[in-house]
Amino acid sequence: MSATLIDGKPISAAVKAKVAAEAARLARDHGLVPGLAVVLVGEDPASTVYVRNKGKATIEAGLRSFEHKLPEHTSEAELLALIARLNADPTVHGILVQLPVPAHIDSQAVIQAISPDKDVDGLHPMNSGRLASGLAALVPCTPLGCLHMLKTVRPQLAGLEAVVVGRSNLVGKPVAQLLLAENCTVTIAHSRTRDLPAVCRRADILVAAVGRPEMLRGDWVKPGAIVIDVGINRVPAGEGKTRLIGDVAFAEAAEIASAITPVPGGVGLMTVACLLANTLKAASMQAGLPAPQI
Ligand SMILES: Nc1nc2c(c(=O)[nH]1)N[C@@H](CN(C=O)c1ccc(C(=O)N[C@@H](CCC(=O)O)C(=O)O)cc1)CN2
Repeated sequence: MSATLIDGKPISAAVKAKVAAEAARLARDHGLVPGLAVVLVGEDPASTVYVRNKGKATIEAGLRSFEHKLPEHTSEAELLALIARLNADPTVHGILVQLPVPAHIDSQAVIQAISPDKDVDGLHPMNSGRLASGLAALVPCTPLGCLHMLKTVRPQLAGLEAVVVGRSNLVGKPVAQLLLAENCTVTIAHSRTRDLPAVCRRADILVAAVGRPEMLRGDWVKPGAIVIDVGINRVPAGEGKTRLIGDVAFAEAAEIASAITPVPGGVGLMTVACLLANTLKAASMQAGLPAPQI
């Protein structure tokens, strides 16, 4: 491997440490303890782990954690009623509903029920619209993490050609907006893109967020490119075991790229760290205080 490894462990640890220091300052100077409510509907094993990790990280950073675990058969009306209560609760500054929600619940209705000021996932149309308009917004956590990791190896991104493979509201679209705001030339590619390998080969920055194991091959990578792999795919590893792999064929791409994120241990770790930073930002804004720079 010739590429620099963009290791999520120390980078996410540094973000969490800054959040903890800012949280201590907020408590000391303003008597404010940011609170994060995480709502899980059902018992999806991966979601259960993510929610547990979010609660643990929230407490470790000195923030207040509220976990709401609802049964799979919870109706949309019951979930919306809980969100209305959390919107009105002054001790709750951030609200996140773990995705995906069960099929009988309309995820857009849920996202749009969350007060935009408390939308620490940055998914409410008010926040996505503000991001697209270049206004201050709560920005989705994984895209924030991608940008943070990129900047550890390349602080100035202006003028670079960026290709984002994937167009989800959670990752593809917001990461493209963040790169555009950094003055990159941005292409969003997707399943209908013609000659995807050739489009990827144009990229100085290649962001993979398609959810398909090792779909992006080494020969899709421009020599010297920076590769950010957002994919988290659980695949069989023999003897009934599973392992996590990304959307990029790591060993191949690492021979061609100048820097690359691993899976696991890359962008995924930044998602939780940036969620804490967003909660701190939301609490500060709700209290009329300047948003801390993390
Ligand atoms: N409301 C939301 N739902 C979901 C989001 C989100 O940002 N908001 N993102 C994903 C899941 N996710 C957070 O919720 C998440 C995914 C992965 C990780 C992570 O730490 N990954 C580790 C590996 C963990 C493992 O062993 O499974 C890594 O990449 O090293 C954290 C959070 C979908 N839902």
